[in-house]
Amino acid sequence: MTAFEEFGVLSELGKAIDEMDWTLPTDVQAEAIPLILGGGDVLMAAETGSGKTGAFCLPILQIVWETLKDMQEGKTNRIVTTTSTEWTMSFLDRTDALAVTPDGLRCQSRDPKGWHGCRATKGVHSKGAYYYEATVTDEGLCRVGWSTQAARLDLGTDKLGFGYGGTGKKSNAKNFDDYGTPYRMNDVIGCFLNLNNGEIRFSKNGEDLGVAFKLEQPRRADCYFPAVVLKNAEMSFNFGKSPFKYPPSGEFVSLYAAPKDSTKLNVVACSAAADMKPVSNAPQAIIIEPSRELAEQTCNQITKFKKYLDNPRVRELLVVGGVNVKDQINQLNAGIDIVVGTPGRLEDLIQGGYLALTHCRFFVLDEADGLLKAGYGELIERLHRQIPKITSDGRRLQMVVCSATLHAFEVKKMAEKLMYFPTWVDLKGEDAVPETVHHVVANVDPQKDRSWETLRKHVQTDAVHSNDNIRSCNTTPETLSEAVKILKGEYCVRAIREHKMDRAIIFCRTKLDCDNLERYLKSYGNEFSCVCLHGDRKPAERKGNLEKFKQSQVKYLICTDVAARGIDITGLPFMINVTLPDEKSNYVHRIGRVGRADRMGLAISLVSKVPEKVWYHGEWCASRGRNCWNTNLIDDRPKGCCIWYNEQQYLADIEDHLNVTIQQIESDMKVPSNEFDGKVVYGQKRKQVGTGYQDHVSQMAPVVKSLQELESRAQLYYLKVHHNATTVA
Ligand SMILES: Nc1ncnc2c1ncn2[C@@H]1O[C@H](COP(=O)(O)OP(=O)(O)OP(=O)(O)O)[C@@H](O)[C@H]1O
Repeated sequence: MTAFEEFGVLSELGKAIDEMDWTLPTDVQAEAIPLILGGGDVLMAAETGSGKTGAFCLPILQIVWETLKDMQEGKTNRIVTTTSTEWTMSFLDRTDALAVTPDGLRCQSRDPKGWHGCRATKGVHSKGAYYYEATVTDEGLCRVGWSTQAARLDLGTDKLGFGYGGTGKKSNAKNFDDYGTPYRMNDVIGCFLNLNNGEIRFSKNGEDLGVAFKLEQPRRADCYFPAVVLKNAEMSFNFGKSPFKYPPSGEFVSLYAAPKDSTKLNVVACSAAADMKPVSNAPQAIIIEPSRELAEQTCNQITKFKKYLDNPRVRELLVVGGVNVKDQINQLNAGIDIVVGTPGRLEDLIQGGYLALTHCRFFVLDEADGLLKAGYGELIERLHRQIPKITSDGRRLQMVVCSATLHAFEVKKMAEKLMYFPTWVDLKGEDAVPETVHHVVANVDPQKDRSWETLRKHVQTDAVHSNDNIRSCNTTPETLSEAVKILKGEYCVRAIREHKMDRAIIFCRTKLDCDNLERYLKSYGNEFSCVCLHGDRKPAERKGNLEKFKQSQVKYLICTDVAARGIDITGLPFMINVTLPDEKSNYVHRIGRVGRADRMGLAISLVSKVPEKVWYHGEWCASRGRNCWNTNLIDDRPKGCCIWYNEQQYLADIEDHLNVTIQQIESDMKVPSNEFDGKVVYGQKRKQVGTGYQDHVSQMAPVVKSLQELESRAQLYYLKVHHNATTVA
């Protein structure tokens, strides 16, 4: 049995994991896998490179496969058979935190903070007068009554729901008016609906409380369902199958006695029942990733994991932009179980009706804070709203949210809104840099280092200062800013040479900076072979370039923040930040491209001592930066496309956020001797260094022996005292 199997992972998955040389689960995997297998919502905040992808892909793959197996073996669910014929509370038309007993006649919600509701499997319409009873079976807050199919499950908070609450109030459209008397444990509430005259009334323990609501004429044609909403409470129901405690008089009959032509099925219950059969374009899991590259990487990981999962096969699909949508639609129609994609294309396919959410039971947001910061919050909520909260086989929709930097206000707000009692798997309690990442800062000070004045060959700059009077002898902010750009190109080359970097990922701030650096490095010929990855490159080129770098066909990958998150390159030893990101969490993600899976990595950030003027094309820039030469500042009139970038401030923010002082190195790029130096080879696993003592065992032996003697004396003393005490007694 592999270590993963001990955590409940299927042996078929264990075998594939073993072949990938994953002998032990990482800490985050050990915590998260059982939680997800157990059905919980999970927020996973663990360092970069700690194996979060496996932590959610493995359990999801397992549950998806088990569900497919159940379907294949024809294991249908009891829930479905009861919904269409019996009068019960619905297992499907309810909010996720409300439980319904298997007979459908008792509802319970144990959430002390929120109201959770449910409707019956059938309703009545047209004519007739109907009655059912609801009994409070546990203390808490209850509201019971009638609502239409379109009403909110939170009974009484819209025009289509009519409730009577335990506090002695009737409620409709959020109007809570005094009615009857408060009710509590063991009280029996009679619910009357008279469609002949449009009256709704209630009784308490047989005592008629009078008319509560008079339905407006147009509302009388609606179909009404018994409905309840609970807050940390429990109620049982009798629709007339058993004798009533307080039988109604006059024209009222039990719901069981309602004529067939006056009853309707709850469409939520029956559509879900019909949905039990697999639908080809309705996956069980949707995983959202912030970039195409990351989506592809996650999808590939699923493909590797499922190698031995057979009969039935699990079908995964990558859904990203920039790829022919027709192929994706064809694959969806052919049948799909897990979809991994980027937000835009996913939503296009869903809104176009090509991808159905009816069977989705896992909704995963990888790099969740990045998705929210990129403005996808509303899209995520829109998708979440469309996914049924209870799956067709009666299980809850599970949400998994993860990132190395999950401690953002937006994430917490979203989790509160969309997730159900999520468990935090949070091994450090704050955004942290793995111990395997050695990160240092090299200051770029054009006032101290004047080499830029005499350089014959240097990197082409971004032309922000093309209209400024730049002269080597002056020290205007513009000249120093231009000097920083030139020096950064030099320092980048120096860092590569000093550390003999044969593989590195190099982050620049803009696409233009990437292109300029690529040209500069290539000007050295084979010494600095490199490729670029940024948003202006065509998808096929992006994919090809990343592959070339992964396969070590080129030494350097120059990229914008599009590659900051998640990209996993085995044993990558080095990374350089040509410019610090203004978003502090992106620093953690960028440097986290090295030091992954327990291998050591060095990250060098070039940080300007003086402000640097840089491009900043916002939505006001008509061309969004293409051939834009508006070097005015964004605060100028007319508004421009430049800002002064203060890297010293960003450095301070990052240090503050991480609560560390980042080690500084000189412009020679040498990393001073410290605990890292000499003991590690970047890109390789850290050697297990011992304590450094020679003959450690023999030195410790006498101490261990005397400890053993003391322990034995203590035990004998205890036995003696204990024996004496029991003899006296
Ligand atoms: N249990 C394990 N044993 C050995 N290697 C592992 C294990 N789990 C994951 N890895 C490897 O560790 C690397 C990092 O994993 P992964 O990409 O899932 O990290 P992550 O936590 O998602 O990082 P990021 O926050 O940067 O996205 C991958 O190369 C993966 O194959």
